[in-house]
Amino acid sequence: MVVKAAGLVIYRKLAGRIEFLLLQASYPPHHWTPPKGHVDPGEDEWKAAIRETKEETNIAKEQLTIHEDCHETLYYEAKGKPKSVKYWLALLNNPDDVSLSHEHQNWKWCELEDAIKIADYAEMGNLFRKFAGWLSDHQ
Ligand SMILES: Nc1ncnc2c1ncn2[C@H]1C[C@H](O)[C@@H](COP(=O)(O)OP(=O)(O)OP(=O)(O)O)O1
Ligand SMILES: [Mg+2]
Repeated sequence: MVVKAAGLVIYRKLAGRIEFLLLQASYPPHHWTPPKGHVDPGEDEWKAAIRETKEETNIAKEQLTIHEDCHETLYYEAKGKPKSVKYWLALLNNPDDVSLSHEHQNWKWCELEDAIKIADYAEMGNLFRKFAGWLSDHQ
């Protein structure tokens, strides 16, 4: 059985530059990912992505423009089990402050190449490239 999770790749536009939000896990391996988490029973991935974003960053749906047409699912093994994570791309309308839950110890706004480096996992890097490409096609 695949463990399902979902999240939002949040970006902001500052002085014409696009920056993606990454959060650092407060537990090993202290990896960096966009806000995301497990889909609860009775919930779909869309709802889980929005709920987890609120829980992990305190950013609510109303502060975002979620690009419903821009999404991608990653598949990898986590704690010995196959996991899927569906991400949608979302603009933070105003670059408001982020406030973290106990699950994360740090956050960072990163331009594309920095985001790819910090996220580390190859498939996550490809996802950032795809989403950045989508953005340049939709400006
Ligand atoms: N894209 C990825 N590809 C491969 N491994 C990854 C990827 N992202 C994270 N991992 C690794 C890091 C951890 O060892 C493990 C679980 O991390 P992650 O999927 O972020 O779940 P999590 O349990 O830390 O948080 P969450 O509850 O938000 O899903 O998988
Ligand atoms: Mg999480």
